[in-house]
Amino acid sequence: MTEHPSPSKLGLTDAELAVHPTVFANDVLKDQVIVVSGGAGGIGRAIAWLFARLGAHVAVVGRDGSKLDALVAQLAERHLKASAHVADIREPDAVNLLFDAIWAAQGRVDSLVNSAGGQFPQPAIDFSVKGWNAVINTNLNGTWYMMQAAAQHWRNHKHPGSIVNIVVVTTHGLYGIAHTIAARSGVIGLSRAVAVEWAPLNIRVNCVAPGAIETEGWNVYTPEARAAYPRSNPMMRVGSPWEVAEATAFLAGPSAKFITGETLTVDGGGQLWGETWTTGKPAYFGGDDK
Ligand SMILES: CCCCCCC/C=C/C(=O)SCCNC(=O)CCNC(=O)[C@H](O)C(C)(C)COP(=O)(O)OP(=O)(O)OC[C@H]1O[C@@H](n2cnc3c(N)ncnc32)[C@H](O)[C@@H]1OP(=O)(O)O
Ligand SMILES: NC(=O)C1=CN([C@@H]2O[C@H](COP(=O)(O)OP(=O)(O)OC[C@H]3O[C@@H](n4cnc5c(N)ncnc54)[C@H](OP(=O)(O)O)[C@@H]3O)[C@@H](O)[C@H]2O)C=CC1
Repeated sequence: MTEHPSPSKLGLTDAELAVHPTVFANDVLKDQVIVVSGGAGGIGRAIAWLFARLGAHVAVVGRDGSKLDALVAQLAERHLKASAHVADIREPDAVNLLFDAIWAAQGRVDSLVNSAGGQFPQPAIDFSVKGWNAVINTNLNGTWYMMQAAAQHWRNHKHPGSIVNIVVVTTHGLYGIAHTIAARSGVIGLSRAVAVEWAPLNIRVNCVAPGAIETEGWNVYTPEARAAYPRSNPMMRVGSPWEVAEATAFLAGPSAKFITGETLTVDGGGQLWGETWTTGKPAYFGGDDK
């Protein structure tokens, strides 16, 4: 994967997340257990911090155990509850074992947040089969394996649950990321379908669609593309992972107990006005790129 590291840090540090003001009351998620895939990434990390600060035990999931362990250590330093779980969401057997392990250790799971995901910017006409499959497997299949395993465990334990899938805004052509638009449209459709099927099991399923949210994940975009992201919405700024975390807490927790099958867009109004060019603005559209 091509990386374009930023000379300055992208997103929020653990020290900032530990003290960031929140609109939520302390202990609103007291004693709950929340599984966060991609929990050591930019948005997932903010979700982990917020949910832990609200009283939950957060089980953070990813492929890189050292990143997860470092996050859990930071949370533990502030007397917040968390555990690290290495799993590739693209492996259904590993995903089932993950939920077995969390249920065995914690005795319950209340919510699942699927924040693991990503893509690379490339014109769709040039996608390789391997690149296409990498994005579909991660964002659609991996998310589904997590959703299904969570629901099966809730059904077996006769326990209510809620799922929040972090997706992408799919309502307009986000140039250069057609593979992810395909995968995330699938996740949104799937979420609406199982919101109905799983309502009898007392399981709610919702999505959060972020706009341009500054995180380390942005290293896959060029500095020029990143510099233009504030123009993707009428607020003329990028979003913070904390803003996505608070939207996620709203949907995951009791504040949204009558909401299911919904997608909450957190993009500063980008669906109404703005331009997003992940691979540069082509001359055809008035830009410099040939
Ligand atoms: C209004 C909204 C504005 C929004 C703007 C931005 C929108 C979204 C932003 C974000 O989501 S940022 C945060 C998300 N994080 C990431 O995207 C992280 C970076 N991405 C990835 O890690 C990958 O894309 C992945 C698919 C998630 C990784 O999967 P995997 O580890 O299996 O992939 P790789 O082994 O790296 O690659 C597999 C395969 O894919 C092709 N490929 C990968 N990178 C590129 C690239 N830069 N260009 C072209 N093709 C690429 C390639 O075929 C790879 O195979 P090999 O060639 O390496 O054999
Ligand atoms: N930042 C943004 O502007 C936007 C982000 N989004 C979406 O929000 C979600 C979170 O984004 P963000 O936090 O910025 O991205 P990051 O790249 O910072 O974090 C993504 C995390 O997903 C984990 N991950 C990726 N693949 C797998 C896998 N196969 N199995 C397990 N874990 C995996 C990675 O952890 P590890 O390497 O340890 O596996 C990584 O920590 C993503 O789906 C992203 O596409 C949507 C719109 C905009």
